[in-house]
Amino acid sequence: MAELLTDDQIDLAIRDHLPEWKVVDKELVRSVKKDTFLDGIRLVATVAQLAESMNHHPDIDIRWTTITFRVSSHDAGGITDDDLVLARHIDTAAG
Ligand SMILES: C[C@H](O)[C@H](O)[C@H]1CNC2=NC(N)=NC(=O)C2=N1
Repeated sequence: MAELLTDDQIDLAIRDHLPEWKVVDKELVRSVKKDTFLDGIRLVATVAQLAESMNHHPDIDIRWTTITFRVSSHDAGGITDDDLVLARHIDTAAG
């Protein structure tokens, strides 16, 4: 199981690599606004494939054209490197 990151490590990672994300209740959170509902669903499908390949899965909230991703390491009870990697993949998929 990946090690929990410190608040400073997380803040630096967000500052340097994940500016679209914020920390809420020990989770990385980002919302993505797409042009259409189906564009959002396609994004969810792409992220689902990535998550399955990593065996590391985000919580996903779908509200019309806004998709919100919440990423944390449930087994570790907080944010680990696995979450930073998944967040970067989500950013790439989101365009
Ligand atoms: C058994 C399975 O490998 C684990 O439950 C995986 C599945 N996907 C996961 N996803 C996330 N975000 N955190 C986990 O701890 C986790 N654990």
